[in-house]
Amino acid sequence: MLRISHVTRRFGDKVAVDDVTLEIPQGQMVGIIGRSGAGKSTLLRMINRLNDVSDGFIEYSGVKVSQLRGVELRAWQRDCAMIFQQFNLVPRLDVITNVMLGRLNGRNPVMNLLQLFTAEEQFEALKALERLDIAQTAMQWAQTLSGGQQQRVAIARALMQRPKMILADEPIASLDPRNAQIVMDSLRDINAEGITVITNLHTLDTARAYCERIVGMAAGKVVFDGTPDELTTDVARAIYGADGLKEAFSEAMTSTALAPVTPAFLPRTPTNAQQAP
Ligand SMILES: Nc1ncnc2c1ncn2[C@@H]1O[C@H](COP(=O)(O)OP(=O)(O)OP(=O)(O)O)[C@@H](O)[C@H]1O
Repeated sequence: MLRISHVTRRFGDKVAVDDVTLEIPQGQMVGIIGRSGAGKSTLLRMINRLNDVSDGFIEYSGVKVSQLRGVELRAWQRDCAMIFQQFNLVPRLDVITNVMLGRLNGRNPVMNLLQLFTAEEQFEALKALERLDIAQTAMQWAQTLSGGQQQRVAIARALMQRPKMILADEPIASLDPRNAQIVMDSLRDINAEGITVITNLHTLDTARAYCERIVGMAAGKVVFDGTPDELTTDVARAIYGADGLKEAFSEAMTSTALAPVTPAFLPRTPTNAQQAP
């Protein structure tokens, strides 16, 4: 269970996240939606500790992760892998090395310096690439791949961390619909294995199609927390505002209007999570 308790984050006078409280059971797939500047990225970054909280705390399985330091903090950052809109790969490194970099945090620093990876690590990286259907790109420089392929490499790198949770910050915002769908399908499949996925999404349709729980943010606050069915037009208006609502829907009609390849969303309890495709 991830507990976010009365968390606030200020940047100077600006309150980016304002007294947010959420409890996210292990294995949930959660979409966070809201207008630009609503505080979605800051919330994810505080979970992973790329940003610290100003007030409140974040707890995972009883451990206050918002207060961790040193080795324990690095272990937590390994447990909650993060993927970004811009993929954040090393462009002039081959794909398989990029994936193996996911294992760096927690390895012998000397091995890191020499960039030596064990046979087991190489095998695991290849398996992760195979799983994302891009093993054939293993020896290419990352920068030669399409955006969709690069995001899949980033997901493979995240899997190398053997995470308990994947935090995805607008993972499909730079992708065409086909690649966006492949990436969202991959996240959904990973989630079906019991890994919590929390993803920021710009558009309603994608959140509705893939997430069993949707959290709506506006001006740093959680203004909605419910199922796709509960996300009515009135609620969407509260999240996006009247102007933003139009934008949210029109965007959904263009770049990221998606439907999952396999039947939409399956409500996940610990039991059916294991049965999900
Ligand atoms: N490092 C920072 N320094 C100052 N202000 C920041 C910083 N990071 C975020 N903010 C501000 O906090 C608010 C929330 O930003 P955040 O990036 O979390 O929103 P968002 O919902 O993720 O938006 P987007 O969808 O555009 O990424 C914004 O007003 C932003 O300008």
